[in-house]
Amino acid sequence: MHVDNLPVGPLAAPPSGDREPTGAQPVVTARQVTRTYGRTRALTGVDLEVRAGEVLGLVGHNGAGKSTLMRVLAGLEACDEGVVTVRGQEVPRDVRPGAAEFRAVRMAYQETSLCPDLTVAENIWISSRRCLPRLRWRRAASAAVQRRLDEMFPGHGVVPRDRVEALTLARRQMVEIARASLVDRLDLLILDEPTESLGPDAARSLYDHVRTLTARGTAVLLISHRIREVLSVADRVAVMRDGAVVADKPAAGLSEDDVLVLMGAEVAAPADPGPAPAAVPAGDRPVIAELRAASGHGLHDVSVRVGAGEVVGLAGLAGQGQQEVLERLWRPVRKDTTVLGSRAYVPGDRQRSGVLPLWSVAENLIVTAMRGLARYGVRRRAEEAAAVRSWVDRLAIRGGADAGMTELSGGNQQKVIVARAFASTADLVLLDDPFRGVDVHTKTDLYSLIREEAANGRSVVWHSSENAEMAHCDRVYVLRAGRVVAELAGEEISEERIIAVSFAESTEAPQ
Ligand SMILES: Nc1ncnc2c1ncn2[C@@H]1O[C@H](COP(=O)(O)OP(=O)(O)OP(=O)(O)O)[C@@H](O)[C@H]1O
Repeated sequence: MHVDNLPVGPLAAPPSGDREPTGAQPVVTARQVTRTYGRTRALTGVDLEVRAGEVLGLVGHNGAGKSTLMRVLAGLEACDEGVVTVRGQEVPRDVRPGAAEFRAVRMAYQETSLCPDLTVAENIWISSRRCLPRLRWRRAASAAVQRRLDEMFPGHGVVPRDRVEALTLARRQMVEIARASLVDRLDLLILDEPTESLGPDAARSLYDHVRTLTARGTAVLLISHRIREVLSVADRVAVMRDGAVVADKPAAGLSEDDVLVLMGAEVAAPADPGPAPAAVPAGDRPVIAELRAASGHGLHDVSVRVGAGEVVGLAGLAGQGQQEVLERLWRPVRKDTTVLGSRAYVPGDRQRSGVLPLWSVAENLIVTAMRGLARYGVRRRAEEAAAVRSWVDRLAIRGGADAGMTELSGGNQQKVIVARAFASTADLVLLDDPFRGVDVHTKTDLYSLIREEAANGRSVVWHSSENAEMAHCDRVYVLRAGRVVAELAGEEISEERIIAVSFAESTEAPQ
């Protein structure tokens, strides 16, 4: 069956005679599955069943083994022990990636799997060529991805001939998800943290589409650290801890706290932002960074001021100029920007500009602090090692200091990049949505870390796509279409207020 020949809607629907009866047949199962990498036991004996037509939510801390399990269930990696079955058939352990048994199991990855140098259509051809014609494949791939993106993410703004490299993170994520679902038969769609880089509208559209898929009998496995989101979408929730599934329950009747406790929380409400920071009047702080009436590159007359020891938030819908403000503060080359002191930057796109993939965790972590720790220009290895140890412990970076950076789970890589910025002596730390993919408990620790660092005099400018996080800031600028549309301080900062201001006078929701 060719993608090109299919009507817009049911591109990935199983042929009607081939549909799963509604009776929730298992599509994929894992029994006592183990997987070890060197000394790391990533999976320690997993039992899991994914049934036709359901959304199964999978939650667990960073490094719990979720992505590893997904790679095994999608046939991308063999397990060491245990049994995987697909549609009731046991799959031999030596099957190669992409084997026929797993063709109807597709995965949208947490770190997008797209080739940056190729266009969107070319990427689609690579991963979905089995259901595209060989002749005029470029046109067919373009049409297929365009249709799928239109269905999944109305107003997505992606053009099939765009090079992936030139797309925003959100758009790359959309293409990644569309890519995964472009196949002639889809029994199981695995979504690994699909909404971490998407705006709220795109996330809503995605979940609408998920419902359409499950109504046709496709199973969807959703991994996310956004527990509320999982509970609102999933029929069932499985909880992973230390490489095993420790709970598997219907989502109905579970609360966010229940799930956090199942994940191993010691406290029932770790997402509580804690007491609102004391709003020190902005005028009382010496200004260490300032943007004055900045225009150009998507900004219109934007003024932003950062005081010493202040945590300043940049909020609003995604892509409204927050990254441009951070960029100006990071590279203050224009006359409209003043920054006193040194800076550190946590980029939003860790794969593109955060992770040094050939280096170890220790090297990635210490690279910016190294100079400050050196004496007379000579590196002090013992001090560096002590600093690395303390950050690895403090942020519970699973994998340890000597691991290669790419051996870490996504959330643990993110923790290293955040630690890198705070381990430095920078006076101003710029954070671009820094906690993407980080589990709830670590996030809570990181919020405290930001407040502690500010109390010690460090300034932070923090863009977050999660409005609730802005409650940890002293002041928040809300941006819309490259303009500051509100400045909130102290008690005025609330999720509701930010949302109201973000949407006021505008119903547009750029991705
Ligand atoms: N290729 C690899 N080489 C070595 N260790 C690995 C590899 N892939 C995963 N691991 C280790 O296996 C464990 C589980 O990682 P996995 O990525 O499955 O976790 P996760 O639950 O998906 O985490 P996150 O929420 O951060 O994405 C981690 O300790 C990780 O460091």
